[in-house]
Amino acid sequence: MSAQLIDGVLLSQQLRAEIKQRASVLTAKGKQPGLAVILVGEDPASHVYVRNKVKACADVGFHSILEKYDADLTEAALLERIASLNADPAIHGILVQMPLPKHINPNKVIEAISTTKDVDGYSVLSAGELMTGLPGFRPCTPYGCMKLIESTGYDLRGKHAVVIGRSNTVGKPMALLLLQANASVTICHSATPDLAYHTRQADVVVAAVGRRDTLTADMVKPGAIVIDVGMNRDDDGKLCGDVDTAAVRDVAAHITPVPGGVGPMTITMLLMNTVEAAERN
Ligand SMILES: Nc1nc(=O)c2c([nH]1)NC[C@@H]1CN(c3ccc(C(=O)N[C@@H](CCC(=O)O)C(=O)O)cc3)C=[N+]21
Repeated sequence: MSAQLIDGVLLSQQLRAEIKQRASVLTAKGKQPGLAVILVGEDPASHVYVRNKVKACADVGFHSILEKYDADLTEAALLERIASLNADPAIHGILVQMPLPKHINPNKVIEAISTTKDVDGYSVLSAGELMTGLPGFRPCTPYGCMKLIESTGYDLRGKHAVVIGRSNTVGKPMALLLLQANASVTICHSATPDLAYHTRQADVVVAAVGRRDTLTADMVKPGAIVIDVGMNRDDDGKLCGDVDTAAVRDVAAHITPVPGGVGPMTITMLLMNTVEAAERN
């Protein structure tokens, strides 16, 4: 058997066409969706990501602003900038690219963003809304993973999903979204003694660790769905995920590639949250 690749670029194109349509309706009413992206410091990967986000905004007809600051920007200055974007009627979503320099407290920054503009879904309120099943902004990466699973036509009800990783941005919200879709969910992490014991029983595996070859073919149940959230470099400097994709393809039924899987969907769900923010306000 060879797993079908779940194409995150194709699914993104389809969803972005729908987002573009919704944006044009708003623009016609004088309310063009607007996203502000703030980048602090010189991390080269972050520069690539924010450029992709701003380009994606243009593609779907959003207004966007990109603000880049040197790594020595003070926390107070950043908080002040966020306060003025909170009050800016042309801006419906605010994204502060992570990670931030050490002297800036990310929690303070996240909580400074108006909850109506928290399109990353990183705030304590958004996390609480997700946990209680209230409407709100879902974190873009796990939200995109759910869309990738849905696109296969798979019904998660009663299935066993294993999430590897417990970050606030991916692992934890991913588990809650799977639970909301009526899966039985196991969260594994660095202190799990026998990871393979869990993943071998999984109908769905989401790997979000940040270490390549975390999930190998012997760890996967035949016919499983595998979602690869990893963003790593192999020995040749090529982008690769957390999954040994070439080998796992012989076992799984569906698998997301890296690049071209979860990454583009993360940006698509950011656009989705932003158009929704504009529709709501
Ligand atoms: N406040 C905040 N929100 C984020 O959503 C956020 C963040 N900070 N910090 C960093 C991570 C990472 N992230 C990615 C988004 C898209 C790709 C992406 O488009 N990846 C392409 C490949 C890009 C390449 O070639 O390097 C792909 O997988 O096909 C990757 C990574 C968003 N993040």
